[in-house]
Amino acid sequence: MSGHFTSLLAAAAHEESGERVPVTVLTGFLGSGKTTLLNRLLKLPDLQGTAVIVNEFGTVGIDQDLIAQASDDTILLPNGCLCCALRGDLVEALTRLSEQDEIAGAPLRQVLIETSGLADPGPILRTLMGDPAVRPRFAVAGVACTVDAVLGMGTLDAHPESVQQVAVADALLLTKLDLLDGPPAPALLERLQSLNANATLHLDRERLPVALRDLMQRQDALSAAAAQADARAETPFYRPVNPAIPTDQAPRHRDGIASFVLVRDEPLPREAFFAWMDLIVASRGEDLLRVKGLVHLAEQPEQPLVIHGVQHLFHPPMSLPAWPGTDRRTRIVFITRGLDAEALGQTLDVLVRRHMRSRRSAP
Ligand SMILES: Nc1nc2c(ncn2[C@@H]2O[C@H](COP(=O)(O)OP(=O)(O)OP(=O)(O)O)[C@@H](O)[C@H]2O)c(=O)[nH]1
Repeated sequence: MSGHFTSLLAAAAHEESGERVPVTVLTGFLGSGKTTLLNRLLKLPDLQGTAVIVNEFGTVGIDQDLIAQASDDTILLPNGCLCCALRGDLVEALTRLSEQDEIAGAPLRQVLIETSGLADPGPILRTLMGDPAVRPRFAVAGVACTVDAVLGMGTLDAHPESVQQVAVADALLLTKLDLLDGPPAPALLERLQSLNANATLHLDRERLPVALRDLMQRQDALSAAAAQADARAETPFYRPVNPAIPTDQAPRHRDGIASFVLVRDEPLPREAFFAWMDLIVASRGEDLLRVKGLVHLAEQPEQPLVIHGVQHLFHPPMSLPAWPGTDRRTRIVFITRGLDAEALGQTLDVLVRRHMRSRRSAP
C-alpha cells in the first residue's frame, strides 16, 4: 500500500495518541462581522482555557484593539493573511500555545482562529491537519463562517474566496439581520444551501455567539465529523445531502461546488478502501474541499474509522472505540468542486469487487 492516505495511517501509529486540542476556524468575508461576533463570544461564560488567534490583512494589527478582552493570550498575526504569508506563523503560534499549555491559569482547552476576511480557509485547515508540528497536538473542531445578510449575495458573486469560505463551513452564521426590514432574502439562503447543504444555518442574531461556542466545544472534532455524516445519511448508496433534490441533481452550484454523502451498507475491505482514498486524493485532491465521515472496515467491525480531510491532506485516520449509534454503515460527506458523485462511488465498488476477486483466487 502507498499514497498519502495510507502513509498517514502509518504516521498516525507513531504520533502521540494523547488528547488533541480542538481548533475552530472563524472565517467570513471582509466586514461580515467576525470580530463583532468574537467580541460577543468572549463575553459568554465557560470559555476558560480558550486561546484566540487573530489574523488580519494589513500592516497594522487593528483587530486586536477591537477585541475588547484582548490579553496576552490573544496572538495577533499581522502583516498578511494567515493562509499564505503567515502560514509559518500559525504553526509558530500553535506551537507556542502547546508549549505553554495553559491560558491564564486554566489548561488549554480550545483554540479559535479568526482568519483574515480575504483568506481561503483551505490552507489553514491543511496546516492544522498536515503540519507535523501541529497535527499531534491539535484537531480541527469545525469551521464557522459569518455571512453578511445584506451584502452576502454580492460578495459571493464577486469574490471566490467568499465562496470557498462558505463551502467548507460547518456552521454559517448570518450577520446584520437587524439591518433588514424582513427575513433574509430567499435567494441568499438558497445560494448558501446550494453551496453547502451540510452546514448548519444560524439565523438568530442573539444566539450566534452561543452557536459558535457550541461548535468550539464539541468534545471530539473527529466524532463530530462522524456525527454530521450520521445525521445526513439515511438511504443506501449515496445521495445529495438535500433530500428534496433527486440524486442525479445533487446540489451543484454555478461555482461547481457540490456536496453529497456516500453511503455503503456493506463493510469495506481496508485495502480496497485505502486504495480508493489514495486514488481520489492523488487524482482529484485539489477538488476535495472537505471530506469527513465514518467508515465501516471489514477488518475492524466494532471500531469505525473516522476520516477528515481537506484537499490533499487528511487527519491521520482514527478509530473510535465504538460506534456512536446503531447505524453502522459507512457514511462519508464530500464537499467537492466538480467531482462526479456517481463515478466516485462506482470507483469504490470496482476496487472492492477487484479486491474480493483477488481474495477468492488467492491460493
Ligand atoms: N448592524 C449590525 N452591524 C454589524 C453586525 N455585525 C457586524 N456589524 C458591523 O459591521 C462592521 C464590520 O464588522 P466586523 O466585526 O469588523 O467585521 P469583520 O468580519 O471582523 O471584518 P474584517 O476584519 O475586515 O474581515 C462593523 O462596523 C460592525 O459594527 C450586525 O450583526 N449588525
